[in-house]
Amino acid sequence: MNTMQIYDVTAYLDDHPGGADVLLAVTGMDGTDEFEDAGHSKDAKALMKDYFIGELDLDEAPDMPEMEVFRKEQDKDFASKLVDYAVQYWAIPVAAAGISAVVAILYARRK
Ligand code: HEM
Repeated sequence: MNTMQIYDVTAYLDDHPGGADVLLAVTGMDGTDEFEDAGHSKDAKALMKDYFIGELDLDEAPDMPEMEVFRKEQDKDFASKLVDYAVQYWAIPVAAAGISAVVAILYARRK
């Protein structure tokens, strides 16, 4: 039977000597090559059973859809939103100062 072993390493992320990033990079994917490339010790392979959650029958299972990263960190237009807010905060005091100046000039001229 053509199978694939599934591991849930969520609880191991902080403890993995190779770091959480490499584990997250293969989330939802076949990480066999990456695991083998890291040259894991016998101890590491023995530890895997703690995180084993099941086996996938590749002959029966539908094709695994690739997981998609649909949002990376902040919104793309985060910077422009920040600029918009900055403009708002500037616009009101600047307008108030402008109006005061006009009123002051008119008041001064009246005398
Ligand atoms: C349940 C799954 C895993 C377990 C229990 C595990 C465990 C370990 C352990 C114990 C080490 C320390 C070195 C050793 O004893 O070999 C290690 C290192 C490492 N692991 Fe994993 N690992 C797992 C999955 C993965 C995966 C999927 C990747 C890659 C995508 C990976 C990449 C690495 C890397 C790059 C190192 C560092 C090697 C070094 O600096 O020498 N590991 N891992």
